[in-house]
Amino acid sequence: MEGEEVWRLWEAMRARAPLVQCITNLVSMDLMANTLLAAGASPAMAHALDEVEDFVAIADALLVNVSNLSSDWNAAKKLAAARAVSLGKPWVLDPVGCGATPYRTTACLQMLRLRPTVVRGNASEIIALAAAAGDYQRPPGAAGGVKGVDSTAGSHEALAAARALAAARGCVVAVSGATDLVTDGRVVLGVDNSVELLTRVTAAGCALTALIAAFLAAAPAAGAGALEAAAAALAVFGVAGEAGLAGAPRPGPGSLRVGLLDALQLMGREEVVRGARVRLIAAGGGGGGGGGDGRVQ
Ligand SMILES: Nc1ncnc2c1ncn2[C@@H]1O[C@H](COP(=O)(O)OP(=O)(O)OP(=O)(O)O)[C@@H](O)[C@H]1O
Ligand SMILES: Cc1ncsc1CCO
Ligand SMILES: [Mg+2]
Repeated sequence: MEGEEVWRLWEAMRARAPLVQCITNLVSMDLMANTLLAAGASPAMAHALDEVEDFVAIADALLVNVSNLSSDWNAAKKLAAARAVSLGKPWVLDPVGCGATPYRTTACLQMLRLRPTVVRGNASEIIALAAAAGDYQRPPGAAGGVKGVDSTAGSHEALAAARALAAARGCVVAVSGATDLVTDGRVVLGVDNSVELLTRVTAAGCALTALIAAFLAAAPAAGAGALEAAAAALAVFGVAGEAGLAGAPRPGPGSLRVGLLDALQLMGREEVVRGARVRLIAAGGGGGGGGGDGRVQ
């Protein structure tokens, strides 16, 4: 995917300025809402059990982050996702900390069964989710288990799990890491704009997932599918991270957080077209999904 295409999809998203309903954990709300606003979408943190279904009806896309696991929040997430599917609206699942505890893994599986358009997680989360769903068999003795909400695996280690999950569930799966990966189970794209220091900014991944939801809302009008929309969102977020770090007064997580938001607001066509690095890792021809012919680096 060329940088021009990334810019075109971002412009389409900004033109639509989609209302993105976010059901997310308390840690991520601030960065997520600010990321969506700076990038050109309208965030709304709406999770009340009695309201969520009506809110989905007015939203353009839905983000469900599992990491508030209280009973009423879990019920709200399910109602909202089911409503999004019934209304044909895109919804994105962030399986935060999947694999950390049995309760959390079950909650993620319940959401997966509600047919998300895109699942975005870190490598450990995607491996744990695909394995728990029975779509992928973890190699015996494999490391890379989740450490709370943090990954201990590299994105390339989650490629087979991501492809298997996407193929089995008919969704797109994105894995954040040194190279961000996105796959529909056949085609695999890699985005090489990752900024390692973003792993030190809490909820950077959560915010990234919400940005994918915003891009999905505008994708049909732009003639793009979920795979391209997710790749464009990953690239925009990555390029903004790079620009934010380059312009930061100090190379620390606090300045990066501010710089990321500023770049999402201020970046122009030139920076995006020149900076976006999206490459084809596997073309996906001639075989079922879930294969492992793609290589990262
Ligand atoms: N090893 C790495 N090297 C470079 N960049 C990385 C690396 N791992 C993650 N990133 C980048 O950090 C950002 C957040 O991804 P991360 O994998 O930390 O998500 P996450 O674990 O879900 O985060 P959170 O739970 O805090 O929201 C992404 O933009 C990603 O590209
Ligand atoms: C730190 C933390 N704990 C639960 S969710 C969250 C934000 C990053 O996923
Ligand atoms: Mg996460």
